[in-house]
Amino acid sequence: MATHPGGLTTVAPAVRIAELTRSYDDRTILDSLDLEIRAGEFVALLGQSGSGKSTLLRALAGLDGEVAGTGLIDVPGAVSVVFQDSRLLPWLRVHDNVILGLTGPGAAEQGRESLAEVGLAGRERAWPNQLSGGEQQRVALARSLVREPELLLADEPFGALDALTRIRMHALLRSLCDRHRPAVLLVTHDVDEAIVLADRVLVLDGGRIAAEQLIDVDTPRNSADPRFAEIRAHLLGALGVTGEPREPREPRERSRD
Ligand SMILES: Nc1ncnc2c1ncn2[C@@H]1O[C@H](COP(=O)(O)OP(=O)(O)OP(=O)(O)O)[C@@H](O)[C@H]1O
Repeated sequence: MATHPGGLTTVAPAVRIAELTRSYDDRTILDSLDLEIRAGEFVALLGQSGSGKSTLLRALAGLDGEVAGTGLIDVPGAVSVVFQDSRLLPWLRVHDNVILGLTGPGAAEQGRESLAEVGLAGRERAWPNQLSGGEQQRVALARSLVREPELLLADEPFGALDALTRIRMHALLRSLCDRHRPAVLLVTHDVDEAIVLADRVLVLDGGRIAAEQLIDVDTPRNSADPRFAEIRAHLLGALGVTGEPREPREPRERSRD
């Protein structure tokens, strides 16, 4: 057991990254980065464009075999990934996309249950191109969670959706995560999305976790809540956008409220 900076008691982390470095050509993108995510914890990752968010996510997903780098990545369990586009196979029906690669006699039923969980009961035999963008992302979530991953990685999963669909998807993702309890790392550009969904928000800058914010806003989270607005201003400041100016700091120092 260990004590989290915010005072939470933690069990062994589901994810441990230590001194992770990744470079493209001579450019260092991730620079001796350290990060732990607890089992069942929902972490959102913000950072300016090009700061290396997707590079970190790909490293965790084991999808960066060609990239030069060093460091430790310890994820003991299964990992699932959801991207901005659903990446469904167009020649497979929705249900077959969900259970692709699953074995065992219960797979078909698990696939049906998983589709029902994301609100798509009855659409099992549809083809991906017969679904809306939001429905396709629901299938992608079903496909990820049917595997009961220890770690769910999500790279801008709602980035291509309209504002109303995004709000519905936020509620769906949060309820799915409350039920399945994977550790989550959500990459997003949307500060409000991060505050609505996450237990903790990180800001990636200079190749490291430059700021860390526990989200102590009452649920259901409302952007009109003064604490919500305070955290938003702090995160925007950490991103160098507006609000609080970024304070000069040593690269390894983290801001903690
Ligand atoms: N395959 C590659 N070859 C060379 N450089 C790359 C490659 N992939 C990414 N980069 C560079 O690494 C840096 C980090 O990219 P990455 O996609 O991780 O950033 P990001 O924070 O996810 O950006 P965005 O928010 O714009 O999606 C960028 O400068 C990018 O140009």
